[in-house]
Parts: sequence; structure tokens; C-alpha cells
Amino acid sequence: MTEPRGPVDSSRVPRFAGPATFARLPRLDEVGRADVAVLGVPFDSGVSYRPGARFGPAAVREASRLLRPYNPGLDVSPFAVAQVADAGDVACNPFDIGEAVETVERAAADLMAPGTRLVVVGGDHTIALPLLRAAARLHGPVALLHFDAHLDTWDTYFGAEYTHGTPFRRAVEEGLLDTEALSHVGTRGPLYGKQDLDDDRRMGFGVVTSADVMRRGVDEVTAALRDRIGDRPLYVSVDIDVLDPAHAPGTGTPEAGGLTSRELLEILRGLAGCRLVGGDVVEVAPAYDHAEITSVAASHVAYDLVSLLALGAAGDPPRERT
Ligand SMILES: N=C(N)NCCCC(=O)O
Ligand SMILES: [Zn+2]
Ligand SMILES: [Zn+2]
Repeated sequence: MTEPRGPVDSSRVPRFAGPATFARLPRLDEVGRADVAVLGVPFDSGVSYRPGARFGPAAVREASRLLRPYNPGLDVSPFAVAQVADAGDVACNPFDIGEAVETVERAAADLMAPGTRLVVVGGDHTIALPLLRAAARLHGPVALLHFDAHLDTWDTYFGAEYTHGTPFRRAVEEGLLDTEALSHVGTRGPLYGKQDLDDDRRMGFGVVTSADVMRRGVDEVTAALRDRIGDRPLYVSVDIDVLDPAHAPGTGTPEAGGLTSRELLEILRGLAGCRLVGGDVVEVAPAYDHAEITSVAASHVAYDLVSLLALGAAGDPPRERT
């Protein structure tokens, strides 16, 4: 097995020089095959309020220039123990949500077919549905850890089924999720009615609110989430608006009273050893950002997801390479 090809060496080429791939990693076409790939989905036609998450992948790649090769939080050098690469962006139709959803599903399934695990950078939350379809196709119904201010289990907006407020209701309806192991984390803010919570509970979701994280603390919350996940295949979806607007101003539907980036990253790191099969970080809208606060936070979320997947890939038995 050849050594993984890592990022551009920042002691030789300043990190602010050259084109931005995620963490200055090689492109997938430069390495042929990857254990873990970072994929952009510049799509935001499913938003209900501020647009602009279509520029999320480019902003997160720019902000990721400062990521370094060793992750002390997880004690792993993700780019050394696994081949990690940047798979570029999915070119999806901004004028037809249904077509875009199909395009994302196909692109994700094609990339995952040789055993590559994906960390997807959005884009609005609509894209979690096709990503879950692709994950469930390979692994069967998956456990879901959903970090978000919002439930995203609403039914329709203006009659539209595929929007950023509805992916997880569609995913439950389509049988993509293991309904014994679904959790929202960081939920807060006004709802349309109490019914929203009743519907959500009926679909199988448990809710750890933003206030719960503050009152119970990161360690207790993480232990409870891990109990619920068990050894099921796990998908992690991170809507960056789970963070307080102080930590993530650059997003489309901000809500006061959110998690700190420290809390979010520590909960993610507490997932080491879980059977993570993929994840996403969505809803970064750079036009509302300041000093890259939001895109830096999102780049660290993606880095921790990549690190968790790299740890998993390093533990996998060697695969046939084709
Ligand atoms: N940011 C996401 N994914 N969803 C927010 C939907 C909230 C709403 O429009 O009422
Ligand atoms: Zn949200
Ligand atoms: Zn969301």
C-alpha cells in the first residue's frame, strides 16, 4: 500500500498561496482513490429565508487553509492514516430542486461506491436528503445525529416537498433512517406550533436542546447520544446554525441562544469509536459572515468529521484496490 498523499507543505508554500482545496489536500483526480473525500455542494435553492449557502463550499475551502495535519482533539493525523482528497463540487441545477436532489444522490453514490466515505460541505440543508439516500443504499437505515437550531422535519413550504426545512421528514418517510437512533442536538427558537414537536417525536427523534447542552454539559450529553447510537452505522449532519449567531453569523436562518463552537467540536470528538459512515456541514452563507467566523468554524467541523472517518478507515481491514 502506498503512503497517502497529504496536503501542500505549509513550510515550503505559504498557506495563503495557490488554489484552495479543502485543507490544501490533493484533488481526488490527482490521487485516483480516497478513503475519505470532501465534496462541495454549492446549492441553496431550498432556503426559506436568507440565500447564499451556494457560496459555502468555496468559503469553507478558503477558511480551511489554516488547518494543520495533526488533530490533538482526536490524537490522529488524519491525512497520514488515510488518503483524504478534495472531490470538488457537484454541479447541480439551481433552477430545479428535484433535479438537483437527484444529481447530488447520484454524485454521492458514485463517489461512495469504491468505499470512499464523504464529508459534504453545503449548500443548504436540502442536500442531506440525497446524501442520506446514498448512505442508506450502502449501509441500510442509518442512525442520525442532527446538529441544528431547527428540527427540519417540517412537511412542506409553499407546497414544496424538498426544502431545507424538510429533509429529515422525507428521510423518515423513505425509510432511510433507523428510527430507534435519531437525535437532534442544539434545538431552540420559536416553532410554528407545539404540533411540530409532537410530529417530530412521532417520527422517532429525541431532542437535546441547546439549553440541555448548557445545563447537563458536554460529557453527559455525549454519553447519552452514544448510548442511543450504539454500534449502528451513523450519519452526522451539522447545520452550522446550531452555533450561536456569535459563533456563526454567516447563515440563512439564525436563532439566538446557540451552542459555542467549543461545545460542538467537543461533542463531535466524543464520537470517536462510533461507526461513522458519513457527514455534512451545511448552511454556511458567507455574505452574512464577518472575518470568516462561520467558515472557520465550519472548516473545523469538517476537519473533525474527516478525522473521525480517517480513524475509522485506519481501523478497517485493508480493501482490494481496483
Ligand atoms: N436552516 C434550516 N435548515 N432550516 C430552517 C428552516 C426554518 C424555517 O424556515 O422556518
Ligand atoms: Zn438550521
Ligand atoms: Zn437545518
